[in-house]
Amino acid sequence: MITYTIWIVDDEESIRDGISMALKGTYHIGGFGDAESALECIRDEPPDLILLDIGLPGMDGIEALRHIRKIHGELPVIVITAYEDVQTVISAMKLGAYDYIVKPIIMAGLRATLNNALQSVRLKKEVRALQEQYIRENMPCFVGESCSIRDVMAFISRVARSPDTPILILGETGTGKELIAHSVHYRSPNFKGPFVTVNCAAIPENLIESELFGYEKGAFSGASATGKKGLIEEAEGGTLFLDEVGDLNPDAQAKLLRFLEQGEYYRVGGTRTLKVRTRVISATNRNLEKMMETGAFRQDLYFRLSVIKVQIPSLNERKDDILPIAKQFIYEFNRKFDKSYTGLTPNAEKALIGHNWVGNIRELRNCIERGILVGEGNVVRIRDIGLEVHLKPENADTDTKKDVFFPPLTEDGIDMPGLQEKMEKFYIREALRITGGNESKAAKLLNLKPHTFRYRRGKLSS
Ligand SMILES: Nc1ncnc2c1ncn2[C@@H]1O[C@H](COP(=O)(O)OP(=O)(O)OP(=O)(O)O)[C@@H](O)[C@H]1O
Repeated sequence: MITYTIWIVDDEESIRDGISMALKGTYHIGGFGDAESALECIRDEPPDLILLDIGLPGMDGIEALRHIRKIHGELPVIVITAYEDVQTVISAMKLGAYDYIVKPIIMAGLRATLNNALQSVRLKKEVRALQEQYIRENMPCFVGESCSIRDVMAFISRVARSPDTPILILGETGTGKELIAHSVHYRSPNFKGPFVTVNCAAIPENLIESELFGYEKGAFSGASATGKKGLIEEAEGGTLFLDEVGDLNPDAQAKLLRFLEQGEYYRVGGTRTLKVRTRVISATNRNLEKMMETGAFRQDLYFRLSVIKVQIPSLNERKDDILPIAKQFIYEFNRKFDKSYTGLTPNAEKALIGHNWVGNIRELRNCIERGILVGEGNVVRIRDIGLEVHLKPENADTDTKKDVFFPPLTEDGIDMPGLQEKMEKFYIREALRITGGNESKAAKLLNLKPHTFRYRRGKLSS
C-alpha cells in the first residue's frame, strides 16, 4: 500500500507537532515553520499534499500557494485559516486550493478532508498511468537512430511544451509526418485533449468549409436539422492536425487564416462568433514556397502556420534508420500474422539499404509486411520482400564490380532487353569467377547446358 507524504507548513510548533502525532503511522509527515523553506524543498521532492497555514510570518499562505501552483500545477493544498475569513478562503480556492480547514483543528474533520484529497490524487495518478499505457499500446512505435531524426525529435520535445504554437511539418510522402504530429500532441500540455486529423486533400472542395467550421441548422440544402460541429470545434483543448494543408482551396485558406489570426470563426450559415483553444499542426509534402510564388498558397497563411517549422528528412537521407525500422516492422507483423521471424538475410539487408525509398517509411512498411506474409522460415529473404535486386559481388574485377541493378517498373517503363543482357553478363562473369573459369561448372551453377553457356558467353562478349 502507498504511504502518502504530507507536509505541514505552519509557524506554530504546537500545531505541527499535534498534527504529526495524530497522523503519524498513516502518513509520512514533514514540517516547516515558514513558506520559504518549504518552497526550497518542494522542487526536489514534492510531497503528495500540503497543509498550508495562511497567516505565516514572511511570505503568507496565499503568496506561497501562488508559488506552489507555478512549480506544481496539480499538487493538492489544503489551507488552514485562523478564522473563517471569506475573502482569504475565496482567494485560496481561486488559486486552486483543494479545501480549507479552520483552527482549532478537529482531527476527525482533518482526516476526512485528507482522505478525500488523497483519493483524488490516487485517481489522477491512475488515469495518468492508464493514459501512458494507452499511448504505449496504441501509438505506433517511433524508431529513429540516425543523427538527423534524433535532432528532429529533440527539437519536437522542446516545441511541444507550448500548448498552442502552430507547427508546420514538411517532408516527402511517408516520412512520418503524422506520427510526428502525434508525438507533439502526446508530449504537449494538451495531451488529454483530442487529436483531430483533417485530411485537406480528401474532403471535397465544396464541403471543406462546413467540415472545418461546422454549420448551423438549415445552412444549406441537405444540412442536418440540428446543425453540426466543425472539426476545429472537435479539437477544443487538443490538437487540430491539418494533413496535406497544401491542398486547401483559396477560400478555405482565407477562413483558416482568420481563425489563426483572431482565434475565432463562424459556422457556415451562422452569425455567432465562436472561439476555440487548440494547437494547429499542419503538414504537407508539397513545396509551399513554390506554391506561394504562383499564388496557389497564401503567404500570410504560411507565416501563421509555420511559427515553428520542422523538416523531416527522407529515408534515403537517413540510411541508418532503415534496418532498425525494418526490424520494428518485423516485430509488428510477426504479431499480426502470428509468425516468428528473427531478422533479415544479409542480402535482404543490403537490398533494403541500397533501395531508393521513394515512398519512404510507408514503402518500407509495405515491403516488410509483404515479406512476413508471403515468406517462409524465420529470416526474411530478398525474394520475399519483392525489392529490386542490388548485388555487389565481393572480390570482383573492376568490370563486374559495377552493381547489377533492377529498377522498379514505373510508368516510364524499363528497357527489358538491356536489363536481360546486363543480368546474363553479370551471372556469367560471377559463375566463371566462382568456378575459377571452369565453363562446365559455371554452366551447372546457372542451370545451363555447357553448349548454351558457351553460346551465350560468346554472344555477350562479342
Ligand atoms: N520513425 C518511424 N518509426 C516507425 N514507424 C514509422 C516511423 N515514421 C513513420 N512510420 C510509419 O510509416 C507510415 C507512414 O507514416 P506517416 O503516415 O506518419 O507519414 P506521412 O509523412 O504523414 O505520410 P503522407 O505524406 O503520405 O501523409 C506509418 O505507418 C507510420 O506509423
